[in-house]
Amino acid sequence: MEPATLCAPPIPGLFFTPSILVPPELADQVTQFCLHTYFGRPGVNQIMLFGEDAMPPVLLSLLSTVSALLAPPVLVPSIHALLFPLPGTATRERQAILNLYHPGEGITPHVDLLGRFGDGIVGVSFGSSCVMRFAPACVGEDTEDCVPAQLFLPARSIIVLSGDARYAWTHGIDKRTTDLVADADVDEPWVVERGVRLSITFRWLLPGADVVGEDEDGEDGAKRPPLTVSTKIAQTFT
Ligand SMILES: O=C(O)CCC(=O)C(=O)O
Ligand SMILES: [Fe+2]
Repeated sequence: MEPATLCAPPIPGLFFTPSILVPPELADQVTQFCLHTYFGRPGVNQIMLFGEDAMPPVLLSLLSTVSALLAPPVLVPSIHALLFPLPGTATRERQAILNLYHPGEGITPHVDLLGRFGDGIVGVSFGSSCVMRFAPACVGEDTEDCVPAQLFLPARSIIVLSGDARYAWTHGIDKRTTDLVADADVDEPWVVERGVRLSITFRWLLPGADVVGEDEDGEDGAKRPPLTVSTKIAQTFT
């Protein structure tokens, strides 16, 4: 197993600062609320919320906390504005996708659906770390500057995918119970056990994308086929 790095690989549009973490109290509130509210039934491992009106206060407060944590100069102003437009100026509806992983589970490498989601994706890890694997989306692009990479995402860390990182690279999580991590300052890589991880990813819905159709190609990690839904409500893939 190739060790993952603690710092972001040089993929244009990928922003990740390992020291920037959601405060522990808020992370606990988000995790407890989501586990109890959305993941109480056995077998449910993915939830989508369409529009900020469908998001509970704790997720809205997560959004504003993440916006503050990533405020320039952490993110360049244009990327921060893409993810967190001023109130009343958003041109698209936001979706939150919540994924629950037990140790040994992962998500198939994918590019988030091009026809469904816009540019600017922000994901937060809760409860456990994992390693996210990145690879060029098109074969043949695996050149010297374009090598697959593995990034260690600690619990409470925040990752942003935009531009190439969103469109030209796949991201996925290997199905493993442990991850191997390396630090340039430390000789030996070390093993990190995975626990139960909740991820919350915010994306922009393209027009018409709040309707999840039966033709869904299962891109969202191909975890479960979705139900057909037409309303902006919390949806479980059961
Ligand atoms: O769990 C994660 O951090 C990734 C989730 C993801 O890539 C997705 O739902 O499209
Ligand atoms: Fe994704």
